[in-house]
Amino acid sequence: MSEQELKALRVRIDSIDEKLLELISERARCAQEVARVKMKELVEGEQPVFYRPEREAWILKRIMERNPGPLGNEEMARLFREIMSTCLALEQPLKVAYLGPEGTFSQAAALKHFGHAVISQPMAAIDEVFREVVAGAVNFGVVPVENSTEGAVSHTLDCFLEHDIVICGEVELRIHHHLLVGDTTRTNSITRIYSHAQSLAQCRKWLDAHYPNVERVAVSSNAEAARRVKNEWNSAAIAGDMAASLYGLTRLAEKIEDHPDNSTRFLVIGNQQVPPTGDDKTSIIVSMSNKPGALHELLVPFHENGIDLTRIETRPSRSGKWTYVFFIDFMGHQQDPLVKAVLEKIREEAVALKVLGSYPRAVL
Ligand SMILES: O=C(O)C(=O)C[C@]1(C(=O)O)C=C[C@@H](O)C=C1
Repeated sequence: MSEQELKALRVRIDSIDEKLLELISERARCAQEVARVKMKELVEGEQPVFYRPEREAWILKRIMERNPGPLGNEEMARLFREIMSTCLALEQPLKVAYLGPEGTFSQAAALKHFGHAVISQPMAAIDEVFREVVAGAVNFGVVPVENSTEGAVSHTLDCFLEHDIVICGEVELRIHHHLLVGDTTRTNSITRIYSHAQSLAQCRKWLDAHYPNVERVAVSSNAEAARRVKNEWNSAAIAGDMAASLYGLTRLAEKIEDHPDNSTRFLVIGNQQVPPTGDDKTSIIVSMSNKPGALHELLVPFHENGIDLTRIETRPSRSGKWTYVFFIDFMGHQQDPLVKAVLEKIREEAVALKVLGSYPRAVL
């Protein structure tokens, strides 16, 4: 390409950027107006609701449907995700708690869902994420709930039994693990590999094949594994991209997870109910009496009303009341007439029913 052509294209890019700049600023001013209207319409004692997950899901879906290319739908939606995130920060800077430390997949999930304009706050344990949300110290929390290879995160499920909290959204994150080393690591003398127990399990076959005699040490998070490697010449860590860049580590081997479609589902927890979008999920906890056929009885209303179950999990109960506890996710919103009918039927049969929330299905 000649210098002349390049110059002309750059002039065009500059002029497009100017238009983008004006349009993005106009959008941001609009968001400020939205905030003003929301404040104006408050009745006494009411708190304004700035973050509207149902509206965000609708916008992102529409962008993906109308995307003319050549950028892919996900890439385009990610750009709009960030524009909305910064617009929302003008209305209200959101505080979001996640399972820390910095660099964990939970943080990556929080930023994927809310965009980078939120204030993300690392917590030492899943239970702390719940407590911060309940106490109102943060607006939302992001907690892992299931992994496609390793199954349910039982600690998160137990927290739902203990806390009164609303599920406001879900995030799906593809989990890629890398074997990471520091500048001073002697790669031929690795005697120890650190990672979170779940990640070690997700890379079990790869480790058996490549590092059969190396000690595997489970630590509290992948980011903690990456942090330790920084100071030890004989160890490596299994962790993801965020932890690698946070601690300046190099990838000795990439994407070492045993299942290439390894992904983790996270839930967004908060204190606000989310209106329907037309493409929603609902999560409930049900306890049935300890009698034969109880699970069958519980599932029949879903089948009869043609409602798709997306997940069912059983946990031991914590009290006499919660004899058998089932965590159930299904398609639909609690305001849909069919879902209402199912919930009423279950309420009649169950020892207890707790609706954890209805929320838009993950868009990104
Ligand atoms: O539509 C609203 O209620 C807004 O506040 C605007 C906006 C946006 O930028 O489009 C910002 C934040 C909300 O979470 C949803 C949408």
